[in-house]
Amino acid sequence: MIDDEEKLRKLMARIIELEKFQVFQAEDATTALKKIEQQDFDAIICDVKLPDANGVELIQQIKKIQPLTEVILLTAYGNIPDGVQAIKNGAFDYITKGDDNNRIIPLLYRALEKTELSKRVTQLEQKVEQKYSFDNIIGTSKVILSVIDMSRKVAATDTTVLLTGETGTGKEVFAQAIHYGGNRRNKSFVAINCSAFSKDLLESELFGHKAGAFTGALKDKKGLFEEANFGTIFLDEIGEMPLDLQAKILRVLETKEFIKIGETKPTKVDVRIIAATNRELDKEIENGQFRSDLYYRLSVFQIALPSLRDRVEDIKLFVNDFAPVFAAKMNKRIKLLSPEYIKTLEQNTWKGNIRELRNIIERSIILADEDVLTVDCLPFELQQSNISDNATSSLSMTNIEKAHIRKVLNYTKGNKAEAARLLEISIATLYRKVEEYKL
Ligand SMILES: Nc1ncnc2c1ncn2[C@@H]1O[C@H](COP(=O)(O)OP(=O)(O)OP(=O)(O)O)[C@@H](O)[C@H]1O
Repeated sequence: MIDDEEKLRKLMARIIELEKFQVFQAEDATTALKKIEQQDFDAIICDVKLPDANGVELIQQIKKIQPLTEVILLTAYGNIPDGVQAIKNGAFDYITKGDDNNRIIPLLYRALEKTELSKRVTQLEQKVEQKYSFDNIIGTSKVILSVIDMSRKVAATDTTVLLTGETGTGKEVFAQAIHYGGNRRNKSFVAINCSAFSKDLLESELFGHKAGAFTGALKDKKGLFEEANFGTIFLDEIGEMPLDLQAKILRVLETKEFIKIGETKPTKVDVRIIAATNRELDKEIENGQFRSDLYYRLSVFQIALPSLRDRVEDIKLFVNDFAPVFAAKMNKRIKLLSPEYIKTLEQNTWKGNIRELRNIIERSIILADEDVLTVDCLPFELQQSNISDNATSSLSMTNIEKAHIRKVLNYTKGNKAEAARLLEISIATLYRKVEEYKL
């Protein structure tokens, strides 16, 4: 409570204290600012006429120190311009000094509500930023470190980025890290998968439409470019975008404007574009499926994400990161990973890359009977691919028999009598083979 009129200040403080708030009183701006530097306040009530400052101007100084704190200005009777200027300077509201005492408590509660909300939003923003930061991207292989380094550098700019790479290599993960690592982090990140919509729907999703622009367009609709204003739009699978929409994206890149469906004048936007594709766009250009001019605009800064095959040394890191998460979800405790389990994963070809690896790990945890992840928890094809990828010796009858028995035992959850029945061999033979193959 900043006011040099002692009597009134004390009266106001008393009213507020009756609501169980703690009030700090200051008779001038200097004392108040000193205190504000030292301590967080949830709300500040400030007189307009102070011995060493003007309250309207003081608001900006207070906001600089504590941006989330709400300020209520006490104005002289009938001085509306002061109140208006106070709000322009960031005040929550203003009241007439002495006259509006009964308004102060409800106003204070509303101001506190806003302060609390702003604090929660800031906390959530920080959490999101942390979640999608480069620090959370898993991998220490040389290839991924160089991709992270490149992405960090481009994040700080406004440059358009094209992310290429097979499905599941983390293109969206990188798009988010680039957004949250840049200056637009507190604005929207909007993602759209261009392959998931028909041409007309995609256009309406991206650019929006006017009411009545087509049957079913009952109301005006904002498009994602508008939603992403001052932020970033992530155009996933841009290789699937129809040619005439490609032309419209090129226009946004070149002029920063677009025309909504059913509209005649253009809408201006300030949006960073990050696009991704798992297609080879130069081939798509040759086939007439992709516009070369758009490709050149998009590929100003191209980042090629490596496939999991090209960063085998990261597989163990992924397992160590994903396994505890899934285990906790299923109330299991996985203490060990058998070396053979990791080796089998490292030998797989991973067409679905990290997404596929994640699914396989989840499945392994479901199947794990004990606290160790073993090869038995892997799908049979993986165990098999390990065999066939190995060497020609792996194609021997012995290896195939071993893999087959393992699969059946897996299916019967280790029940040997049941496995022997399915294999159409005697239980004694099965025991002998289990012993021989160390299954
Ligand atoms: N480096 C990483 N660290 C942790 N998780 C990752 C990493 N890269 C990818 N993932 C995870 O892998 C999965 C696939 O990633 P993402 O969706 O980003 O791939 P994508 O290349 O965009 O795939 P698509 O081309 O199919 O859209 C997600 O579950 C993601 O969280």
